[in-house]
Amino acid sequence: MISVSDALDTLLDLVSPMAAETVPLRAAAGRVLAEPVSAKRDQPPFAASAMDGYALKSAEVEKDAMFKVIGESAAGHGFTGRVGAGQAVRIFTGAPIPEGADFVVIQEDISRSGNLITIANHPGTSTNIRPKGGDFQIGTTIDAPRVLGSADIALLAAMNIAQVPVRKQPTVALISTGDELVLPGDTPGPDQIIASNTFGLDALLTAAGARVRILPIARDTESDLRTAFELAQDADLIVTIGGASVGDHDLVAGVTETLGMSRAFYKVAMRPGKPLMAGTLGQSAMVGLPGNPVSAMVCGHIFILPMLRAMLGLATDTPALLTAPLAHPVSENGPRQHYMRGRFDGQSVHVFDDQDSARLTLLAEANVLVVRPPKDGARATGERVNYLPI
Ligand SMILES: Nc1nc2c(c(=O)[nH]1)N[C@H]1C(S)=C(S)[C@@H](COP(=O)(O)OP(=O)(O)OC[C@H]3O[C@@H](n4cnc5c(N)ncnc54)[C@H](O)[C@@H]3O)O[C@H]1N2
Ligand code: MOO
Repeated sequence: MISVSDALDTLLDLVSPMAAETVPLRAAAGRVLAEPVSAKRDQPPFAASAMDGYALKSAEVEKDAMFKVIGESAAGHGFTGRVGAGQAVRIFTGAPIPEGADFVVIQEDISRSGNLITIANHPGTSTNIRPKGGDFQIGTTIDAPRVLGSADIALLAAMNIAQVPVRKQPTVALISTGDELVLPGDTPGPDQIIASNTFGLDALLTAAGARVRILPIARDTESDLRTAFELAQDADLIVTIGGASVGDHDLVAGVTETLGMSRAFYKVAMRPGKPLMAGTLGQSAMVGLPGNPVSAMVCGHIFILPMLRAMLGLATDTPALLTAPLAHPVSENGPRQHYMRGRFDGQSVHVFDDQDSARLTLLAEANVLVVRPPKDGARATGERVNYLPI
């Protein structure tokens, strides 16, 4: 059995960053920017009014001063003339500041009669002008890699970048194995259960940027499993679920061997997740997850998500674990690194009594995995433990 950190290093070596592709702006949301992009224009492209009011000369601003309104500057339609002494231009938010003006008095501070305005209240010191290029300028760069969120998409749009270079999405083929499994919505026989891991992993990996293909459930025969692997062969990453252990119907190791998999490791000193296997099969990286639902999901968090990050060209440094005091004592840990479901309530962390790796209800209730190193001693209430938010 290898350690979790050795397993992770090995898994990261099995994958490499995907090539870049160019996609239309709207399709770039949630994708990873593959190379830095630079603004093609200044924003705003001209000094612009931040308020609705009157543009005039700051030197003339004082209470009771009067001005003649000589024109209008609206967003999209600037005033082409020049503001002289004693003159003002009616202006609206987003409109270009006319030449000669360097101050906008908001309309609430003005009284108007025909073409004459008077500053009725002291307008304060803010000019109410956004300078040209005040948000960004030609050449302002968005650095890569970066997962593009909604604010980034708005910024790219403002920069007039309509085509965005992003990493291709890794394709992940999910193969569930087992005679006992049927799909959600189907009618299970008396000895059957619903395939759940497949859908949990699909949600986890899709949210992390993968393009997931769920293959038909492979029954517990070598030929069925072989067919599933054939269907999966063009995937960047093949993930099997179940059939990884030592039972008579656990066929993944045997079948992948006959298909020529170069195996990187089998079994990791962790709990849950011990019977994890990995290697390369043809052009694809392959990970065989244990079938127990919690084991499969925990391995998804600990191993598959970092692999996806590597494929997307994102940093793969192990995120620093958070720490919190225990709400109650916990007993000594065994020889495997234990990922224990628990709940952090903002003050302390409660580790659930029952850590059965078949219990999805407890995974859904958990918001943390408390990480206990191998042979970690018994811990008292208030002692700080490491945890990973999930
Ligand atoms: N004698 C031993 N028995 C077991 C060992 C061991 O070391 N010696 N390891 C145990 C551990 S730890 C795990 S984890 C499981 C892993 O077993 P497999 O990967 O072979 O998984 P299966 O036997 O196929 O299934 C286990 C369990 O999970 C259910 N399952 C499988 N796939 C799905 C799915 N897609 N959705 C929902 N549930 C699924 C399956 O019905 C079984 O109940 O082995 C232990 N045994
Ligand atoms: O280690 Mo297995 O993955 O608990 O249930």
